[in-house]
Amino acid sequence: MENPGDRKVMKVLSGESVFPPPIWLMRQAGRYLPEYRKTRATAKGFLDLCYTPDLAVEVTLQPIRRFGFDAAILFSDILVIPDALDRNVRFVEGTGPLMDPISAEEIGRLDGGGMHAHLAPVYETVRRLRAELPSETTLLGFSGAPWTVATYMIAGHGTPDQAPARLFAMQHPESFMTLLNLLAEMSADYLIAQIDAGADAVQIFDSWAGVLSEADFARFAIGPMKRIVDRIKAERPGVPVIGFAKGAGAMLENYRAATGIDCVGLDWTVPAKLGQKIQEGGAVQGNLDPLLMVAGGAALDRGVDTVLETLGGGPLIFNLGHGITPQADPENVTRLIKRVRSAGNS
Ligand SMILES: Cc1c2[nH]c(c1CCC(=O)O)Cc1[nH]c(c(CCC(=O)O)c1C)Cc1[nH]c(c(CCC(=O)O)c1C)Cc1[nH]c(c(C)c1CCC(=O)O)C2
Repeated sequence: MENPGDRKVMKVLSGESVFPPPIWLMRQAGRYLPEYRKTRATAKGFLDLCYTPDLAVEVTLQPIRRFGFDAAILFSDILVIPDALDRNVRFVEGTGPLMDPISAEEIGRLDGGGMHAHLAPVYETVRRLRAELPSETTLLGFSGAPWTVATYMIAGHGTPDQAPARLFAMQHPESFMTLLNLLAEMSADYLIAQIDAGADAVQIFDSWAGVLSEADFARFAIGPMKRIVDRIKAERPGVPVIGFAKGAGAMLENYRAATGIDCVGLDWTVPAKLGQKIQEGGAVQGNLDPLLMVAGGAALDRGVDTVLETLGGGPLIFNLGHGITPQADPENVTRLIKRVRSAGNS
């Protein structure tokens, strides 16, 4: 029988402390898994993988079957929103994502009206996933945060410091806010549609929050995030939201209160004391250095123990501090899960 009450990730998201903590890994479906590479090779391209429910369901389930994670994350990408806006999004092997860089004039002409039709296969994937997943496994939907998605739309590709988007925001402040507001409304619509299709909770990835000044973090990261969370809380009350503002450092202290999110994602650079302070307000998620999944061995064990000692006393969803990398060894994931799940048994 379906008993969503058994979903440990949901318990933590409601503020309960569960020990050993539930665990999943950001980017848990991906190139470090041979079965992913095999399925990926059958798709015409990466977006084709995202928009073919048979394939997207399969790659979402692969890490659940292999490792028994406590949560599955929908297989898709944050850049399906610019794709739905006709920005000519491509994923080029070895180069990362590319799209047509947007101008201030073009921002005024963007039209998100076709989004739900374009993303219907993603909603179908969510529906099938909820039906196929074990009842104790939480299903997470996700989107990118407006700032992070905008950095790709403005540069047309990934950059190390997001200089193109920061400069654009200085030179075209009104167009830039128009873009962030549009992305916030579309992201809210997109996440609500994922919730209606069966997502139990959603995560919003602000992977490039760490390059912003304090004033810009308030305007470009917190403002749009709050706008999305306000809509979810008003329109789908009770559905938890995880916010992950990578690299935001001391600005994370106020992030939960300022945005209304239920759980604060912590990257691996967040100091223990700050993490604990944030956890006084509710759930946190993180924050093992993802490179430990390449290194393995005693270094991995020590890293796991440190996260558990630091954050294991409160509401914690064990995760990495950012996505797992293609170089990771699946054996190290097995070792990680075993160590987390046997914690407290000695
Ligand atoms: C910034 C960002 C993107 N995408 C995402 C983010 C935020 C998280 C983060 O910071 O890592 C989020 C994302 N991307 C993907 C997922 C799927 C679900 C999961 O986590 O398992 C999720 C949640 C699949 C993917 N998205 C991508 C892949 C690899 C593409 C392939 O298989 O060829 C996967 C599995 C491609 C992608 N997509 C993106 C980039 C920069 C790249 C290229 C870099 C890379 O290759 O890792 C944009």
